[in-house]
Amino acid sequence: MSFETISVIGLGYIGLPTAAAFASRKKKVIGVDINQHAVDTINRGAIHIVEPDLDKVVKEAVDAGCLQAVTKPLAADAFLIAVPTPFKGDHEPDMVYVEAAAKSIAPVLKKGDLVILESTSPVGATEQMAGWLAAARPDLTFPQLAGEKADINIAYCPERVLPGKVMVELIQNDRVVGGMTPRCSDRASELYKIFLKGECVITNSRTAEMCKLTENSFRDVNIAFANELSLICDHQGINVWELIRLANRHPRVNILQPGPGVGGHCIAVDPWFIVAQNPQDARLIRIAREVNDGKPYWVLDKVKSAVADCLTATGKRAAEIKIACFGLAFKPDIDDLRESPALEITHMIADWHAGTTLAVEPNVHQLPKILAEKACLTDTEKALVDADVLVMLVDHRQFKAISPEQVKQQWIIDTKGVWR
Ligand SMILES: NC(=O)C1=CN([C@@H]2O[C@H](COP(=O)(O)OP(=O)(O)OC[C@H]3O[C@@H](n4cnc5c(N)ncnc54)[C@H](O)[C@@H]3O)[C@@H](O)[C@H]2O)C=CC1
Ligand SMILES: CC(=O)N[C@@H]1[C@@H](OP(=O)(O)OP(=O)(O)OC[C@H]2O[C@@H](n3ccc(=O)[nH]c3=O)[C@H](O)[C@@H]2O)O[C@H](C(=O)O)[C@@H](O)[C@@H]1O
Repeated sequence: MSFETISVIGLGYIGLPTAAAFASRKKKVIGVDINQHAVDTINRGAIHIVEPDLDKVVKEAVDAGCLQAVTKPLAADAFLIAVPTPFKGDHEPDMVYVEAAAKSIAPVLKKGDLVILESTSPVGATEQMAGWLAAARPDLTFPQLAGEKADINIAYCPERVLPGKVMVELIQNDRVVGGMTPRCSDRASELYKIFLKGECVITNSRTAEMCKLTENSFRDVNIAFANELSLICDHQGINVWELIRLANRHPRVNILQPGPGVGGHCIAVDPWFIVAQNPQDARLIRIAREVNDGKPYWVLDKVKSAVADCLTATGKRAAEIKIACFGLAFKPDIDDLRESPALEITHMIADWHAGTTLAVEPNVHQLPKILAEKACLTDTEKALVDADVLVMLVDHRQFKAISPEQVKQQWIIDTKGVWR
């Protein structure tokens, strides 16, 4: 049975590009979001998030009448759920958005529909979602009991696109397709092949859920290794950037780059889903999270030591010292400040420092609220002239372009090796 109408629940960084991709293939797409501003923006053919090339695809889709946004689900042949899955409490997965989204589509489900969960979720979440749907619609059969004969097919298909490259990777990446039954997998693959050029790799829903968590945990553990090296090298007077460059000359060594911590709401979040379900066994994954979450405090201590040295050497009072923090975004060359360690460090410095804290962030034009009263947004040139202490936090390309001659300060904490 073909998919004439496709509904995407959650029109954020993942849902909106996905909706646009189906609409660009002339499918009728109903985007659903509880955020009225997002819905209104999209229906004007505009976008409310930053992602290269997305604006063009959304405008064309809306102008062609292939994409409409609403706040409440309407009937469709397939439903893709891409709502947030943060953690709560002591790093427990928070499925409240997924539950609300599932219960919102239940009334409009009909025999033959396909439901796909895309949100990064703990193992077993798809079965849990199927339970919510079955409880809401006892008149329909679901794969957990009816198997291949179920009225409704359900699959888990995680998203692995890289922010900033979404419109390319959404089409090119291979897709893990985890059906609750083989028939569910087949139907989900058929849906994605409407736009997918990568391969659909079939598995079951639990393996697909774990695959997403595994991908991001692998990256987090490897970043933690690099961050731990940076602490060790600082203690032993070794240039960690040179060390990693040399070690990576080995044909089978690929050490990632140290940083001020790990940001974004995925790499810093998803490994905790594995730890929460496997507290005894997931020791390395947990310790890696602790290493990465501890890095901002190590950076703050370095800044405090540098300021103490600066006070002694210059005879200035603390209130006269200017600290310049370079970068607020969670990774280079983007404007996303979500869960950014650079923002966290700048905030901690501004809270602690008696003098002026300058923030340099080429991708934002005003400071986020938590910094607005505590720091001053300035540009690179002014910061290099005015500051006594420099803190390099994000290796934006603008900062890599700073020539060594422009950096006159004696007190530099460089967490990204830009001024290595
Ligand atoms: N942002 C990324 O690069 C990636 C995100 N993911 C995962 O995709 C999922 C979504 O992430 P993002 O798109 O970044 O989140 P987001 O926060 O950008 O977008 C989620 C959207 O869902 C809406 N929403 C929440 N509850 C809803 C409901 N009941 N009905 C309709 N809409 C609802 C929100 O208003 C928001 O617009 C998460 O599980 C995330 O871990 C996976 C890979 C990459
Ligand atoms: C395994 C993997 O690479 N996952 C990707 C990741 O995207 P995200 O933008 O969060 O990625 P990232 O480049 O790993 O950055 C995460 C954080 O880690 C830091 N980071 C990254 C690499 C490195 O060598 N050192 C380092 O400190 C970054 O500065 C950033 O603060 O998480 C995405 C997600 O799940 O949202 C996922 O779709 C992407 O494919």
